[in-house]
Amino acid sequence: MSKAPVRVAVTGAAGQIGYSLLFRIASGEMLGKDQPVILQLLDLPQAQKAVKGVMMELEDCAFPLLAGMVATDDPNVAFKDADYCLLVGARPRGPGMERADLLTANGAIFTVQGKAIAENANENVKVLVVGNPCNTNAYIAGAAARKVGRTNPNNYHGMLRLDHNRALSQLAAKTGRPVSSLKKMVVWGNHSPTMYADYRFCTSNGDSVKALVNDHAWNNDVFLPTVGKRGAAIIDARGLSSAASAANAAIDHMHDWALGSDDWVTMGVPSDGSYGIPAGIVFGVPCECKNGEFKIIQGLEIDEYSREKINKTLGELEDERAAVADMLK
Ligand SMILES: NC(=O)c1ccc[n+]([C@@H]2O[C@H](COP(=O)([O-])OP(=O)(O)OC[C@H]3O[C@@H](n4cnc5c(N)ncnc54)[C@H](O)[C@@H]3O)[C@@H](O)[C@H]2O)c1
Ligand SMILES: O=C(O)C[C@H](O)C(=O)O
Repeated sequence: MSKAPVRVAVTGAAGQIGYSLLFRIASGEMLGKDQPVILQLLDLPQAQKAVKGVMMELEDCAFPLLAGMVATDDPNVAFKDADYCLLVGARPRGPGMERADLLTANGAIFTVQGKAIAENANENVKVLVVGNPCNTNAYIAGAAARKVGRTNPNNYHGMLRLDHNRALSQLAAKTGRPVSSLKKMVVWGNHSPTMYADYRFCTSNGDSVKALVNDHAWNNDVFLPTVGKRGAAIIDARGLSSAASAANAAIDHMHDWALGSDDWVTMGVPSDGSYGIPAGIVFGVPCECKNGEFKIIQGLEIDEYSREKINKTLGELEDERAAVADMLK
């Protein structure tokens, strides 16, 4: 007996991340090789022809799991009965910009879309905000949804998984250990250069990664800035912001949330008040996923160095929250 299709809404379907994302969703990489999907694609009116082109290519792949497609510029149509929403549609930054510079332009997108999701999607919808600045945009979408009710405000996430994956690859290179051996990594806070990639709990085949590295100067002066500024480094190298690696991270986030994680994963979730993070702030924290639910790993020791790093990225998110307060009235 094959499974009934689930509805996956993707915004920014005509964009570069969308182009790296949609084919992998349709092939089963996000929700499993036994889960049929219906893609509900949202983009701006002027991008609808380009969306149709992407749909033509999706058709031409003859994906067995692709049970249907909808293209629209209407959020109410895009999010109708959606089980999963990937909110990618937003302006990317260019060289010399910080992600927070996008807040005014992109923030307004997420009040509209958070409301539309809450009014139209499945009550158990899982929402991942990729559009930057993704933490505060997820906060905006969740706040708009909370006004409507129906959906779970804790299910409006910001994507920190690209940072998590970047940290793992940097540690694999430093230690010479396979990236698959690295467990218990976390990137705390904001998807910005203030993020705190915390390797204190990370292990490789039972060995402490911190002990394998044994170099706090490398951690502070190389590892943290390399991970924190990787987005800008890619823009400098490509002339465009990351796309395939971002799509991969979105696949990872939703896959693990839907099907379970076998390790800690970093998710940008509304804080439950733990670790001194004010409730509601969308903050990168270590999570485990099981049976379609995520759970914040509790009780981790936060030493003085880590508290300073966490406070810095928290302060930035509190400033961003204050900057959008009028948007949420
Ligand atoms: N969180 C992360 O780790 C991460 C990683 C990479 C990129 N990003 C962000 O993802 C976003 C998209 O990046 P991209 O490279 O795909 O950009 P892009 O410019 O290639 O594509 C953006 C797409 O979104 C569409 N769009 C704009 N406003 C929309 C709206 N209101 N509704 C629906 N669609 C809309 C555009 O028409 C375009 O097709 C950017 O904000 C970028 O900064 C985040
Ligand atoms: O850096 C950017 O603007 C794109 C994205 O957030 C990234 O981290 O690659």
